[in-house]
Amino acid sequence: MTVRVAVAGASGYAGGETLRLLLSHPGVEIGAVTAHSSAGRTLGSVQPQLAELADRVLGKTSAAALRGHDVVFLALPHGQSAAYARELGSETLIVDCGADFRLRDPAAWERFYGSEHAGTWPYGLPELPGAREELKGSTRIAVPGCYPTAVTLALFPAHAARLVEPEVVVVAASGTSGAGRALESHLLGAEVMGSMSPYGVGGGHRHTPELVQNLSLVAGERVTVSFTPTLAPMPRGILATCSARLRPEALAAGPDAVREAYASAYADEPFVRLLPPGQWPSTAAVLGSNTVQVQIAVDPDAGRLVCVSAVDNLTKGTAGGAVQSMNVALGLPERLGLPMNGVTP
Ligand SMILES: NC(=O)C1=CN([C@@H]2O[C@H](COP(=O)(O)OP(=O)(O)OC[C@H]3O[C@@H](n4cnc5c(N)ncnc54)[C@H](OP(=O)(O)O)[C@@H]3O)[C@@H](O)[C@H]2O)C=CC1
Ligand SMILES: CC(=O)N[C@@H](CCC(=O)OP(=O)(O)O)C(=O)O
Repeated sequence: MTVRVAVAGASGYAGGETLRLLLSHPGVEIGAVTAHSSAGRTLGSVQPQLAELADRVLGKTSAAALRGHDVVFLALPHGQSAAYARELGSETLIVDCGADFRLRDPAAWERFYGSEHAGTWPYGLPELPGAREELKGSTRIAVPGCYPTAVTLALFPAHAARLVEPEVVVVAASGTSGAGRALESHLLGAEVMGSMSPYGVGGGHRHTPELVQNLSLVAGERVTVSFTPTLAPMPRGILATCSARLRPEALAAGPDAVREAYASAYADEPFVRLLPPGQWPSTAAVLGSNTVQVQIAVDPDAGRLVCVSAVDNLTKGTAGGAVQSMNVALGLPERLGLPMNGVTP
């Protein structure tokens, strides 16, 4: 089976990474590639890494250009997806890399995004309990945010097994590509390289409600999340450090019982690698791959579980998660087109 795929937002970081992965996917034929201000330019002039598509000319993103494909990936700024989704029938699988359809709670959407809620689609994190069943056969997929992918996979086994209290603290560092291509290059050079700084501090980041949603669903109770993102001087990667107080019985059971909960949650997951004890995740090790590295430690003095994860924000954190979810939705082998090995050094 070959599916014909269109990518809207092909000139951006998420769209470019989606194309890179799709070019290695044996079940895919690439149809329309569209953009906004770059329409009319060749793909090679804006995505020089995509040698196989260098001569393709970017079309203007429109429903007409996207119609007639089996699958459409939307890698557009927030708020742009709903209009295209309305115009594409349910025979087309739409995989939205943006945030528009991730949240279930309209009030949370309005508070953090400041616009009307467009709706909720099946959530493209196949590793979450029940997610594969929901994604299979679906024609709409909301790809998670990059931080929520990293943090949810670091923490959910602990909540699912009720090892920790429902109050989580997360500090995560992201490479600058997380901000999209629009980030001014002079800011990148002068203010980001050679420095690290937080943003969205104090519960203000829009991924906070997504994290609360994911962890609360798994925990079966409301989980609060104190989330502090930081910008790191590197192009790609997220390193998320998460901690929560262990419930007394989990603390008494000891670190081996905690590790067992993670080992069993991830035993059959192709893209999540629980590292051997003592080895810690690094962004370099997952660069360009769809793999998530996870490690945990029990801090007995603080009574806390510390969970660390690393993902490539553009691969598992966006485009890889999108392609993985497409595979699940279409009933294809889940690993198709998805690298498991990184490119370090
Ligand atoms: N970067 C990341 O790590 C992640 C990104 N995402 C999501 O993916 C989506 C794309 O992000 P990213 O690739 O980083 O962003 P970029 O800024 O790199 O790319 C944005 C893309 O959208 C196009 N575009 C801009 N304005 C419009 C418009 N008004 N109508 C239609 N198309 C438009 C741009 O076209 P042109 O360049 O031709 O103007 C470009 O192709 C966003 O929703 C983002 O939140 C999700 C997870 C992680
Ligand atoms: C470093 C950086 O700026 N990262 C982005 C998150 C990127 C992401 O996941 O995007 P969406 O939720 O927008 O799809 C941010 O903090 O806004």
